[in-house]
Amino acid sequence: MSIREQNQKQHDIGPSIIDILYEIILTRKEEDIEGSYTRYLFDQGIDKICKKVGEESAEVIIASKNGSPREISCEIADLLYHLLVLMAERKIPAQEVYLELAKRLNKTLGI
Ligand SMILES: N=c1c2ncn([C@@H]3O[C@H](COP(=O)(O)OP(=O)(O)OP(=O)(O)O)[C@@H](O)[C@H]3O)c2ncn1[C@@H]1O[C@H](COP(=O)(O)O)[C@@H](O)[C@H]1O
Repeated sequence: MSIREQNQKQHDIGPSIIDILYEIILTRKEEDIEGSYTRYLFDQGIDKICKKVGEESAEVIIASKNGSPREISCEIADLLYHLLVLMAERKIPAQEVYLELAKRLNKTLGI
């Protein structure tokens, strides 16, 4: 099955999962929830969050060269999560990133 067909099949758990996860991350920023890893990252601050983004990026690269598709997907999920924590820490609305992607897409489509 092609990646496009797999995406179509799994449409129910599509990009909206990013919005849901981002909402949870924003909630963690406001509330002190015991045992929350997200909260731990916010408490540690921007340097720690940037370090995690760097580490997770490196893990995506390593998995991409040697790992199975499943391992690569897991590392990408880790990276996306940490990028969302970074966005929340720097107060970047998800819409701003979507808008930037849409602008670029529009250029490609000639809109
Ligand atoms: N998607 C994630 C997610 N992806 C990765 N991680 C955590 O990221 C960490 C990365 O693992 P590492 O081994 O690199 O780091 P570590 O050694 O555990 O920690 P460090 O000391 O290096 O910071 C793991 O502890 C993972 O649990 C995540 N933690 C939380 N989420 C989501 O965030 C939601 C809120 O989570 P909590 O804040 O924990 O309630 C959860 O429901 C999940 O949906």
